[in-house]
Amino acid sequence: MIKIVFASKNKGKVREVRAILEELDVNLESLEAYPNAPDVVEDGSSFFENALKKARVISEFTGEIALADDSGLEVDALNGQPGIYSARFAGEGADDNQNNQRLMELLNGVPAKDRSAAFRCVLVLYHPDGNYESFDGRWDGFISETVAGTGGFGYDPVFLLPESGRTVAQLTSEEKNRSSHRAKALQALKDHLRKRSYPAKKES
Ligand SMILES: O=c1nc[nH]c2c1ncn2[C@H]1C[C@H](O)[C@@H](COP(=O)(O)OP(=O)(O)OP(=O)(O)O)O1
Ligand SMILES: [Mg+2]
Repeated sequence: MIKIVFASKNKGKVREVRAILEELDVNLESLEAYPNAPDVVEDGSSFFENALKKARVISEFTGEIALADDSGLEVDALNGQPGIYSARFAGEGADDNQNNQRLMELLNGVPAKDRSAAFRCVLVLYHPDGNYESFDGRWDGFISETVAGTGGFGYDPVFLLPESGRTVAQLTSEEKNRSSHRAKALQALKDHLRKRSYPAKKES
């Protein structure tokens, strides 16, 4: 069984990544096991750069393999914003609700057909020897005209799936974890781990 530290402070991500990786022979530790882990400043210019930095800093701190997720929402009518700034769209320390409100305000008056958007997720798996791999996924949809649903986290209550007419926050966690940007990136990670078939180390 390999041990991987998930370098994220987002409880929603932790829940989803645990659920999706459950079937693998992986011991996924969260940062809660490392209360003194440093805060990572996300100053990269892409999802990849930020994910790489989070994974590298936590792998170097713990001496373990680390996995990081940098993700966000790209809205076409806003030229791809908020993108890498998704978590702080309504300002540093903004909560999900404030970010969603800011988005609804900026898109006020934009008709449904022009509200297309995509969730993006980039994962980096960083090894203590300095090697790393990255995986990504995207999920296309629209920004709804009203906030709806209570599931998930982040922008889920405003991300509308045209095929079902529901927001992601109106899906069950199983439904979200079958189709999301994070699920797709994690599927690529799973394929990689299986191919690489880490030796099943016998240890206590
Ligand atoms: O499935 C999702 N459903 C809804 N919203 C989502 C999703 N995935 C990412 N998002 C949003 C949340 C946050 O506004 C930003 C991620 O920011 P990002 O810096 O990657 O994560 P974070 O700061 O919450 O946790 P951490 O950096 O410790 O992993 O995109
Ligand atoms: Mg972050």
